Amino acid sequence: MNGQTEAANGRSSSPCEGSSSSGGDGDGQLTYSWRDVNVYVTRKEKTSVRLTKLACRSSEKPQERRILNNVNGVCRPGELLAVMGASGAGKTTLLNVLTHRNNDKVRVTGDLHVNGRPVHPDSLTSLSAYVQQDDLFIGLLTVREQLIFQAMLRMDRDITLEQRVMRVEEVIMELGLTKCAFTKIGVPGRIKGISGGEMKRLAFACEVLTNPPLMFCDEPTSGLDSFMAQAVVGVMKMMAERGKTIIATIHQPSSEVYAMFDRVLLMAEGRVAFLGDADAAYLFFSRVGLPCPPNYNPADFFISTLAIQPGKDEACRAAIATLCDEFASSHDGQMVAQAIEDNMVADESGFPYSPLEEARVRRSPYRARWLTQFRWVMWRSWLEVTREPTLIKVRFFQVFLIAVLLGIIYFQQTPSQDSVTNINGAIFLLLTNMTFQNVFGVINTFCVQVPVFLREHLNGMYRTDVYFLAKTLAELPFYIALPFMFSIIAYYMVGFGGNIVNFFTCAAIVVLVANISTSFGYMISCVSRNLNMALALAVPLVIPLMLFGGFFLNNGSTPDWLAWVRYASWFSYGNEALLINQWRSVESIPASGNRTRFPNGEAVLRFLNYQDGSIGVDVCCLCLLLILYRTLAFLGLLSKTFRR
Ligand SMILES: Nc1ncnc2c1ncn2[C@@H]1O[C@H](COP(=O)(O)OP(=O)(O)OP(=O)(O)O)[C@@H](O)[C@H]1O
Repeated sequence: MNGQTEAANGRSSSPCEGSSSSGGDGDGQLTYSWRDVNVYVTRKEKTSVRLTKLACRSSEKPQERRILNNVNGVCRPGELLAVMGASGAGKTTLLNVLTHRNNDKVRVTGDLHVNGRPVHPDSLTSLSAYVQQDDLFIGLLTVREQLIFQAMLRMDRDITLEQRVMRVEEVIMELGLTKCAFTKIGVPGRIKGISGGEMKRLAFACEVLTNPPLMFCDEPTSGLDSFMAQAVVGVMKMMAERGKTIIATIHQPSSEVYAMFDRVLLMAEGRVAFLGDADAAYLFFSRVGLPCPPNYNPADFFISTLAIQPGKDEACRAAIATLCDEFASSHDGQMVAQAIEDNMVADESGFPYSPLEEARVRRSPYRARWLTQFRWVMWRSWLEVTREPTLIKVRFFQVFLIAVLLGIIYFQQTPSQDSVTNINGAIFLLLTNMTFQNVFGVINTFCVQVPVFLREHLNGMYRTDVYFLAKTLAELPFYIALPFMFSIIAYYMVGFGGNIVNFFTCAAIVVLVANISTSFGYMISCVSRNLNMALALAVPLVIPLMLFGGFFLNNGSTPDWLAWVRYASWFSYGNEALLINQWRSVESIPASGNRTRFPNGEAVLRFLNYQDGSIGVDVCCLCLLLILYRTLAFLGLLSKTFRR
């Protein structure tokens, strides 16, 4: 492998150095090359078709647009490669291709090779780290907790707990996070946390932690002051000097930061305008008649030269095309082509290729064992649930308030001909309230957490089943306590009567319904693209289930062709079970004047077509629905994790 610097062989006393921290082998040095990378997006273009002299019909025809155009490049161990260009030049798109991330909506062609072998996405995950432009965190954790969580799940199994904690402290110091180590990260609009700059450094710290042999950074310095930007690039430079391969997009580096880059890749209009040593870029631009003025920030000069100026679009595009062609045929361009060619052939005898091979053979991109993953994801999920005391109080207060309101409206119903409708109404309201409260509660919180899950999962931190199970278990105490509290207040205020067994049966059914609604909320969140879509889907999906629950439509008058909806409706089973629990043991209902419509509880059940029902069967069906909706939610989440 060329490009391996002296420093590349240097060792440090860091727990990650010299051990398999991220890539399976701390000594792993990787050359990454890409050739003829093209990215196409499909968009619908409106075209008007003339039908008659007067009439036109517009149709939408899908058109492909190329946003990366035969991009070539290479980055070797010990190099810090800065990808630069004006906004929209294609830097992020290139990084997404190189990391196999966020490519769902585009078509990608081209060859990607690591150490002479085609890149495999799982191997790449195992060997690399990617600092993405948008910072996604669970805002209730402190900076230190976030790093500990990352260290526990991303470092190799043979690294001890002490070494992990030591590495966390080291990274906190290196990136100037000591001051905010015990500050919560923050949730926009709810919890004031660390500053934007600190957030950026934290994102970087999470990736640096494992000391990966290959690192991608998308705008790691955006939002940082010049001192901190220099510090972050300094850490990248230090990592490169230890033999790591670092590829970073940088928007507007200062002259000092530019001087720290080993090599630069200048992009324009989705093409490569230059790739080579940072100093050689001056010479190339001078040679093509575009010398950088003295005392001018070279990065500013290159970016402004490669930008499309408003009003001069065509001229700029033509100049950029000429420049890119000149580079491709230049000496620097030929050197890049040769380096790529060299990296297309695996060097069996040369530098060991074990990290990639190991990752491929192992087939599992996860560093930690299943139980370790579960322990730490559970730890974080529990912190998430309990860290917001105000929110917990609000949730309890909300449940208390609605239960009391229901109790006041239906206060102390004594069995009579008139109270039958009231009691049945109160029972149905129990179910409706539990449903809407939980479906919307889950959607509002879970949809925001899904992007964090996806990023961490794709980083190879934990499996989907671990996340789903830990989340379910951490929240379970609340989804039992809240509906139970609701049942106690509503049951005794409304005066449903019966004995303690009736009460516990009612509470158990309400708890079950609350958990089915939660599962349904998870399912909607998992199949939706975002929060808005999930909220829009929830009402039209819940209402039919509610309509066939037996309150608005008599059980016996459901049209045959819609009968199946009842089988998927927890309202139906919950309502039947609660009504049987309520009326089964009522032996007589006092007459109202000389009107005796319902002489006893059996008559009420007969009227509602529930005379043949059984609580046991209903509870079993509710349990099956709980399993069904949880499983569908899990499958929905799993489908989100498949990458092309
Ligand atoms: N999925 C997509 N659909 C349509 N157009 C896209 C898509 N992804 C990227 N583009 C377009 O491709 C071009 C390059 O985008 P990209 O985000 O890679 O630019 P960039 O150089 O990273 O810009 P910035 O510095 O502003 O982040 C832009 O014109 C962008 O609008």
